[in-house]
Amino acid sequence: MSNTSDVYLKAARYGKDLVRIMRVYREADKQTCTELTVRLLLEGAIETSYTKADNSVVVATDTCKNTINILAKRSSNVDNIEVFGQEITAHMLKQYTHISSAHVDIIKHKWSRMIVDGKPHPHSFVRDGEELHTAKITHLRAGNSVTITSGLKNLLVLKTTGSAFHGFYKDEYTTLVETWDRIFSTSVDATWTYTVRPAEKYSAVDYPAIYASVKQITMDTFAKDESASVQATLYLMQQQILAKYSDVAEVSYALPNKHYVGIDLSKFNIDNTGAKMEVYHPQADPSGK
Ligand SMILES: O=c1[nH]c(=O)c2[nH]c(=O)[nH]c2[nH]1
Repeated sequence: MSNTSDVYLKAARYGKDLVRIMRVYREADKQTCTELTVRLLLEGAIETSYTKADNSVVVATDTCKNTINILAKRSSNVDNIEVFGQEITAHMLKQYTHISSAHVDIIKHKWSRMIVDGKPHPHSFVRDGEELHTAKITHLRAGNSVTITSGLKNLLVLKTTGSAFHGFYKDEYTTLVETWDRIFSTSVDATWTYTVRPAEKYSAVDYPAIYASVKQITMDTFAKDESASVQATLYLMQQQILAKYSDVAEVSYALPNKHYVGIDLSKFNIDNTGAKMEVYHPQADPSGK
């Protein structure tokens, strides 16, 4: 058994998770809204709260939640989540000098303006897709440096042709039949990290435009590529993003291969194979990854 004197605190981080906000901006002729889920975690000279039950160093997580709400009220554009996240981290570092880094994760839920009578409605919105825009902001007091990772999650796509998978490694464990034409479906989970820099230099980046462009590049490439594999298609997406945006230092994609398997109808003397494959079973699991 180890002696308690051998035990030490290696790292500590705490804060508030699942802070939910709906922010409405009212103009004379139209209103806008943004729904967010926010996590704010702090690091710094907080060890004694763990090791000595010393709460004097603890900014209550309830205070973290209040701060997010107040900053959402003060912010002129919470919809730009990469910037709003920095407003939160910058505030925490300024307000609490014993805090050395602030970590914010924001999920933006989708609300799109409704089209009513052929026109954008001034104050009604619809959830027209499950995809999420995410932002992770890591703000260090040292060097006032900020790392921002944006994300696009849960974008569900499917194509009924233009996807093959053959030439793969075969041995006595292989049963998969090569295919030159299959359904390709995936739920896109992409993240991209901006070049690290001092906080004030970040306001120059057009985050909403890059998010929209990543989504468009993802869909264009998915639709147009004669896919040899999920691996090859996602690499094409990444190359284009890195080529287009010098502010983006790194791109990561996770694409589950949501398998659709042709149903065997041969017992009924019905050909549902090869070019005649028209009825599939969407498989819940497993999925390639
Ligand atoms: O695009 C694919 N990549 C794989 O690695 C793989 N493995 C598999 O069984 N099917 C597929 N499809």
